[in-house]
Amino acid sequence: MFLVELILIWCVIFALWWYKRPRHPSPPVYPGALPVIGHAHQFLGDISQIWQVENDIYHFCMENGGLVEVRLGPVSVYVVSDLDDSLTIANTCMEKPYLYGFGKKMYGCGLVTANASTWKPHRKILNPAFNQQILNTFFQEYSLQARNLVTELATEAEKDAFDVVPYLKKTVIRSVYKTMIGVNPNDKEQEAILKNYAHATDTFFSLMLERFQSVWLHLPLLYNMSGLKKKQDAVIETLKNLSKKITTIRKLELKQNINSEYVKEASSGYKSLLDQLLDGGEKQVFTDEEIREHLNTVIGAAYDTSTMTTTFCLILIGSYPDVQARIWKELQEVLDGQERDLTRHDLPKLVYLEAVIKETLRLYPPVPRIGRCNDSEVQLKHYTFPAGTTFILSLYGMNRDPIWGKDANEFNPDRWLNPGTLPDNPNAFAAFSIGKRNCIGKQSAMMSVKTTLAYILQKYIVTGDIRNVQCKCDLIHKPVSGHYIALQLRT
Ligand code: HEM
Repeated sequence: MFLVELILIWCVIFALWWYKRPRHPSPPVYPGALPVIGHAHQFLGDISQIWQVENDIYHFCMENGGLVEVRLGPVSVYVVSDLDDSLTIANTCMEKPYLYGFGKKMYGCGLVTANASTWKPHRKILNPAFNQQILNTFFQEYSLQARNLVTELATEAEKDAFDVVPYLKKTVIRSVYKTMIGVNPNDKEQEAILKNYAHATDTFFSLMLERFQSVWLHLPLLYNMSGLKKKQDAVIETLKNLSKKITTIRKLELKQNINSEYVKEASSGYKSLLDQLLDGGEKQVFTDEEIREHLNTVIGAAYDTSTMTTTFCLILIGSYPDVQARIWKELQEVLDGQERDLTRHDLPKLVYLEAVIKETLRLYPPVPRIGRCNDSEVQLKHYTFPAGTTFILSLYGMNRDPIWGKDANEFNPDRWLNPGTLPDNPNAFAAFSIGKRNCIGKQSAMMSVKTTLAYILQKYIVTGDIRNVQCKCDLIHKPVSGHYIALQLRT
């Protein structure tokens, strides 16, 4: 009897403690969570439907203090768009959540998927490879590929709207391949490698998306038994063999001190990323495997992002004739009214074009969110999170934060022309991510996109209508394939 009373008293004390226990406040939960599965059911369907859900979550987050909870089955993830909390997370939670692990077998120690302890020293070594001096030597390549693109686009001029993405993809992969790997894609063998490489990269991305959508395949046990793994392994094998072939050829050339024709032709000081990493074999700091993982990562990170930025820019420019007229006027002023090739020194003078690219990236960031994880407790403005929390930083939401003003959702390139009208928080422009683990290739991306647009807009008048564009988002935010722009030759 005494024992029962003791248990009852203990239960009452426990219930009182449970009710009165100090609790951290918890963020609002995105509406529509069901018992057990949470919001998982909302992520079924095709990828344009999923983008609609994501978009709703980002807007809900912005309207509810910039931090909300989303439940994927039993796991809670926290979506963040508050600018201060985002920066705290970006700089203190340096690990990537398990979803990035889906690309680990392919990209390994590459910067996007590397663990924090590997990332730090590797990023330090790689930073100088992307400095302005090196990038200046890449301009010649961007310009050559843009000229080729303008010629190829002639077949579409004076016709109905067409899908510009395949043209841009080809241009981007060629310039990324040349500047990062340095071999000459005009060589027939290299051309074949390039084609296979681009195809395998596309396939790998779509297989990663398939795994993301098939929640049961997140479990390694089920994934390892699946047909998807077999397909993914085969693509990984292809990509690894291709990059092995490329590095072996280049290593041999460097050993024999043979500079390929292409490198001889290139502007003085030109050194591809691969050459910088191999460094003549004498001071090579990375293993061959690590070099391949870095190359594959950089190419994967540059490929779709640059293509989609240029695509959205063209659609927006085609939708706003006044914006296009101002770009044309600026081009005429900078090029002294001549139809001549651009030089590297012309680029900084294209101030309005740069404003248009930034405004496009603000409203249509190709990477609308990134993931982070913490390995120790993290204190944000209103909430504390234990180690092992998954955060999704909504770059999309940060780019449209109310700090941008009443017209945050409007396309207004002019806002970039006057520093006084820009938000005083630099993290409000997050298209290239924020904090220490931001995009290493942002300057090269801006340079290549600007060069490509300048060449196209010198030659063609673009028409489009952004209101007709339906978007989707796999790893990258993009228009659902379609015929969104038409070209007319300038006379
Ligand atoms: C407009 C085009 C681009 C956009 C919008 C973009 C955006 C981003 C974003 C948001 C991240 C953070 C990813 C994450 O944390 O999960 C990132 C990382 C990265 N980007 Fe870019 N990127 C672009 C072009 C490029 C280019 C051209 C290169 C290389 C030439 C590149 C190389 C990388 C690498 C290596 C990382 C990983 C950085 C690290 O973790 O240290 N990106 N990029």
